[in-house]
Amino acid sequence: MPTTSGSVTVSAPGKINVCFLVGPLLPSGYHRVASVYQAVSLLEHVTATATDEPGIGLTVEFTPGSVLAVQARRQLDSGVDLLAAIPRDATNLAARAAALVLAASDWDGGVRLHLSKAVPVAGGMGGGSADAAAALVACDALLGTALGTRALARLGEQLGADVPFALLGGVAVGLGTGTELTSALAPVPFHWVLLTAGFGISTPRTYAALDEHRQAVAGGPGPEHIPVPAPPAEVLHALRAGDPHRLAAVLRNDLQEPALTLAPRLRPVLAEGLAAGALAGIVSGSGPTLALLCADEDDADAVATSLGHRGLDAVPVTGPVAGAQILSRAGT
Ligand SMILES: C[C@](O)(CO)[C@H](O)COP(=O)(O)OP(=O)(O)OC[C@H]1O[C@@H](n2ccc(N)nc2=O)[C@H](O)[C@@H]1O
Ligand SMILES: Nc1ncnc2c1ncn2[C@@H]1O[C@H](COP(=O)(O)OP(=O)(O)OP(=O)(O)O)[C@@H](O)[C@H]1O
Repeated sequence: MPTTSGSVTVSAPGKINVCFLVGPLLPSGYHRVASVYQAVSLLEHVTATATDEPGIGLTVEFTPGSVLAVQARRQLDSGVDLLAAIPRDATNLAARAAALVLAASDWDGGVRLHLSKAVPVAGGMGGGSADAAAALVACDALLGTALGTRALARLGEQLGADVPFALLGGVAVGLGTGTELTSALAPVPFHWVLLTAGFGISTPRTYAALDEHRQAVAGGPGPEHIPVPAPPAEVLHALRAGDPHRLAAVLRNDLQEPALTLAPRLRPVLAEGLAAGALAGIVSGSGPTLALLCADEDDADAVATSLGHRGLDAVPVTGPVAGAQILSRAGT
């Protein structure tokens, strides 16, 4: 039975890829990858409310107090509206998610979504994917479709490569295009400092820069002929052991060099992060957010404070955290 009133609020996490290996370019334009995802404590919130009018409405804010809200206010002062970069129409990933659940329901009204965003926009942390995951779970609960985790993950795959992981959370290996997930053990929290940039990088552009580089390497195999990657066992061992020093030694992201080539101003920032006392640093996904791995919580706080004093937007986070979670229901 569809619910005709009420609302459901769901959180979903941003992610970093502690290991991201990019394999062959496929005819679809996607790449086969081996990803080790970790969900971190920077959360998106989506509230879905049933409406009598059909269709999907959408409003967006940056979560008050989040680094995203602080950056947005600063940029607004210089005439740049970060919030305007987020589509409000049917192309928003959360709206597309809601449309998929609505189509599977027998509710003939609509849904209004409110997004409260804390994950950097086009930051390489899967913020839009987290919105999509949260919207899938919220609409499923609101409309009584009871699709179940596997069916929701299949819908998520249609929306983006990172969406199934935002549903699952924790730590997981992602194969195929990143959507074939297997949870991995990481019983002890890791402490990171995120350095968020005030700009975004397009994910397809970063992949294309990697392919162009591979194409240009004389005698190299070319992007279509790169071997299919597998995640290194040492990464999974370090996660299972809860050992940040071991993990620091094996962080790897094949999209890092392309992202740093597209945004060279990140190179000195990464060096500054390391000099501030992080064990290691990596570009998150397709960038430009940088993730600095620290030895423990105290070190992460000290690194974040030190980098903050130098004018960088530094946020301590922990991971792994849970995937999409229902936080509250009202009137359902
Ligand atoms: C960089 C990562 O964030 C790492 O987790 C993901 O691979 C990208 O995930 P995403 O943004 O959810 O990706 P999608 O929205 O599905 O795809 C955006 C674009 O990224 C490229 N893409 C994405 C995933 C993949 N395995 N190969 C790709 O080449 C394609 O050009 C695609 O058109
Ligand atoms: N809900 C959404 N939030 C943010 N951007 C969205 C959303 N829906 C669609 N978009 C579009 O998608 C683009 C990428 O957004 P997103 O914040 O998900 O990037 P990302 O975190 O770098 O992605 P990924 O790490 O998954 O590659 C934005 O520039 C915007 O045009």
